Amino acid sequence: MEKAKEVKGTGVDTETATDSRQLRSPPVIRVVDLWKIYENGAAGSAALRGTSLEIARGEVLVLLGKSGSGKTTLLNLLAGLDRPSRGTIEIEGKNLQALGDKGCTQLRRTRLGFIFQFFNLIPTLTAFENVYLALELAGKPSPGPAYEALERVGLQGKEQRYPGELSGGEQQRVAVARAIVKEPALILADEPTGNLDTATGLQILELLSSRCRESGMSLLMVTHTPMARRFADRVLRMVDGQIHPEGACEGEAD
Ligand SMILES: Nc1ncnc2c1ncn2[C@@H]1O[C@H](COP(=O)(O)OP(=O)(O)OP(=O)(O)O)[C@@H](O)[C@H]1O
Repeated sequence: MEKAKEVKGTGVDTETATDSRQLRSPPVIRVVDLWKIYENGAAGSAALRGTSLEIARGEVLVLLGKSGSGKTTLLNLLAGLDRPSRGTIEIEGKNLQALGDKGCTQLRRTRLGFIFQFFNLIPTLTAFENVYLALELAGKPSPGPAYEALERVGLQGKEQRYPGELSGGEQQRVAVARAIVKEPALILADEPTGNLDTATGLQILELLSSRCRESGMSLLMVTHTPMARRFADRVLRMVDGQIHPEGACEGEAD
């Protein structure tokens, strides 16, 4: 990327930003010099090695990288599920480390959405109840938005089905509805198409990226799926615990 095209301090490419408001508002997430050294890991090896990243409001970001490069470690730290060895994470200007466990849980329930490879729906709850639970945990218990979110992902008429009565693609649609219903600042998606066939995976990527853009939610999606690039504002690559713009890592492939 030519320097002139990048707005200083945002990491946002002016040619690909979907909305000029992205360039003015403060970043949804700011990560500075993040390190993670697992205590039980191999001596001298770090899973993250000085990673820095900013994500603008409404930006759709795809993070590619070989197995073991540190992608899941990064997502876990951003979600507040694990603590970095060094460095800072700010979500909407709030320093995650300063929040403590209770504060992190609250932030996770209200400002973050999650989508996983294996959907992670609660099997004993219906599609509606899975989505409603997210609202309840976010402190906004109201059935209307849960029904609306299911409709927006194309599941009207299937609200009372249990996950076991839905196809893989439909289960991932429920997971998308569950993530978007509380209108979080940021959705973290870990291999959201990893358990779906190509056509269904494409539909989910289209759905997820369009819902995020529509509602101004940011999306950080870790994937091995090259087709995810076409839905991204920015594509990054994790190499040995460091993030680089795609194209800066000659010879790297998944
Ligand atoms: N709990 C842990 N304890 C010790 N080492 C770990 C732990 N979790 C991950 N690692 C190590 O940290 C490095 C990064 O792992 P991570 O799971 O973040 O990679 P990844 O890019 O998400 O891989 P994949 O694409 O296979 O999921 C690897 O060397 C891994 O073995």
